[in-house]
Amino acid sequence: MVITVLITTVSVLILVDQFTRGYARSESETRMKQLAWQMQDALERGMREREIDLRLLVQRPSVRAGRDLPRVRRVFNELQANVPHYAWIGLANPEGTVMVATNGLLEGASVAQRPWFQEGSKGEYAADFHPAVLLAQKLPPQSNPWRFVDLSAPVHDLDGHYLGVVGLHLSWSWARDIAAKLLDPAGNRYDVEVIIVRDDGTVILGPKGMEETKLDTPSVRAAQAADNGGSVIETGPDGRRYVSGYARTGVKGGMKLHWSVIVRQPETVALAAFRDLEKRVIVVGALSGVVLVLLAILLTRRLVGPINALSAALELRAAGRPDVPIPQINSYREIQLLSSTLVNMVEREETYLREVRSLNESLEQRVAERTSRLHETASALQEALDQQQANQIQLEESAAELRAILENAQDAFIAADEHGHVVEWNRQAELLLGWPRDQVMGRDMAELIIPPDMRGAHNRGMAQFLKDGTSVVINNRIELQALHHDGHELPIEITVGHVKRQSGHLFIAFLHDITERLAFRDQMRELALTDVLTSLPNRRAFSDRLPEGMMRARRADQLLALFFMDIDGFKGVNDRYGHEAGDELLIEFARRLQRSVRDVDTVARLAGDEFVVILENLQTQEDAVMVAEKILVTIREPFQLTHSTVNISSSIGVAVYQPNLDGEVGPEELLSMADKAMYAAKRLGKNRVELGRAGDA
Ligand SMILES: Nc1nc2c(ncn2[C@@H]2O[C@H](COP(=O)(O)OP(=O)(O)OP(=O)(O)O)[C@@H](O)[C@H]2O)c(=O)[nH]1
Repeated sequence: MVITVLITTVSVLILVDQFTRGYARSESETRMKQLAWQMQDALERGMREREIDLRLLVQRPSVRAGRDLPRVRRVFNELQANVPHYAWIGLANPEGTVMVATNGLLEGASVAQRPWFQEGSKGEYAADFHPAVLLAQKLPPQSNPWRFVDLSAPVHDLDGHYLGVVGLHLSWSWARDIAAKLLDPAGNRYDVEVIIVRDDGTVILGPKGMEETKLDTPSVRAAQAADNGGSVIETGPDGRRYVSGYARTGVKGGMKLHWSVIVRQPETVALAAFRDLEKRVIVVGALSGVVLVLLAILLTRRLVGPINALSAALELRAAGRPDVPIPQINSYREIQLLSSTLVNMVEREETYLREVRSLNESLEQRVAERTSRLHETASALQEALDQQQANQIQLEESAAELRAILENAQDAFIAADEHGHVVEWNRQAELLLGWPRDQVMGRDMAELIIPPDMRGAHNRGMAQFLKDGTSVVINNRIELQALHHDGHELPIEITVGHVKRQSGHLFIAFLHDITERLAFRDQMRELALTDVLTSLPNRRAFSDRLPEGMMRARRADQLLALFFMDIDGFKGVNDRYGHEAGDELLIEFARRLQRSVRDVDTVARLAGDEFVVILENLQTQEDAVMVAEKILVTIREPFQLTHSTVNISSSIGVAVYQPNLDGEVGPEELLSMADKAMYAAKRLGKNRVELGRAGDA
């Protein structure tokens, strides 16, 4: 509390000091600024009066008449008597010779080279502060050296002829008087100085020693630059700090000479009054501080004493002395309230502690019971957890084994959930279908591997199964076309299984490529229908093709002819040239037959030397007979075999199927008809064609 009082007192003192110092400074600046303005105003007013004097002078008829020089001199002397600051008034003729002047001074002398004369001949002119050696010698000596400001103007006689120049030499004591009057009211007790500076920086009025030296201070620069006056705090060339007010003459017109007017006061003097006040404030502040600190100490003792007694009692109790009573203090209301509250609190706490202690005892017993029960439950739980962990490990191992088996299975393995999304895809599936596992997981299986034209059927089948559990695919081995990653289709055999899980249906499929198997099957089928010796279709193939051809003939309403042929005397070839030559002949015979008919026609070997030919798209029976005759001619050509040349002939029985006439005739009947016709040909001498008739069948 004491420190707070001290800090507050010092802070207030600093604040008051700062405020007072600022106030004193700004007061002083205002004062200097006003004095500078007053000085500037007085100078401008004085100069204006001198200009009026000059104007009146050059208008005076006595001056303009010019002839009565003593009279003119009297006029000049009168003016000088009225304004003693005029050191000299004179009139120079156009050649620059002084014709008349106050007290006859310089009369007859030449002023032709003087600026006041040269400039004054052209119009009103003011020459700035300057010494005048010639005139100074003629004037009585004075404490300050003679310095002047000149005013001049041309004079014209009453007829308007140029008469010469009137010059006024104003002594600088004029400005000194103005400055002295300005500072006079205070008797200049405050070290205030007036400085006038010409535009070239020369001090033309100022303290002793400064005049006619150059001065370049912030206030001079500010006065030269500013239209209005102002004030600054600056360091003078003598190193002292000054409060300076400044103003400038001739800014608003009227006065021709521009001077910077500086009025300054040492800062120490300006702030002297403030220093006194500051001292007083510090003394009063310090005394108040001491009083306040004493008061604070007293108050603190009174406030803190009872609190200390209370806290000592509390500390003893906290250190294990519950017998120490809380004192009841009645010194002031707040502490009385605090101590009685503490007494109540301590009593309540003791009661509470007693209750807690007894509760604790019963609780401890219950906790012991519960703990032992908890131990039992925990060990049972631990056992169950161990068991579950063992099961889990077993399950994970089984899953890993299963995954390894599936991964290394010969077949591709794919599993999908009930939404058809892929959930398993083994290595073989990658190889078979070209999709890497990580690109298919979670994707629609149907889109990946089922060709677009079969997807509809697949989706319908799935929906059906999920609805009523029926399916033609599940648990059956079926052959399908599957879609490869690169877009081509491949035949596969697939076995689809289904597992009903808690998390939904799971469809599993094993599939493998059956391209080779199908090729083999086609080859077998082809072999079963082909005659091994001649590579012609065999009897089985023929028995398929004849009904097909008859059906086409019916549809197109065209004729079909069936030739039944047998090589005449084939047995003799075998006997004479050997079985191999017989085989060779059969092969060549077959080739000639094939070459004799069109591609759409069928040549087949039924057995031994028996061949059949099916001719389709015929117009007339005669066409058929013509083809048969042509074949006979071809056959009669000698056969060049490896070791011999053989000449043979053939007998052909022709049966023609005319759909519109023989609608009821079947393949067997047609064959039988041709067979019979062939035997007829044999009977009739072989090497000929015989046309069968419907009735012969
Ligand atoms: N080389 C050979 N001979 C066969 C083959 N199949 C049957 N033969 C023989 O062909 C002969 C058929 O004789 P046939 O048609 O009965 O007698 P053929 O001498 O032709 O008398 P015609 O038919 O009345 O002129 C038999 O001797 C069969 O053993 C065969 O694949 N190769």
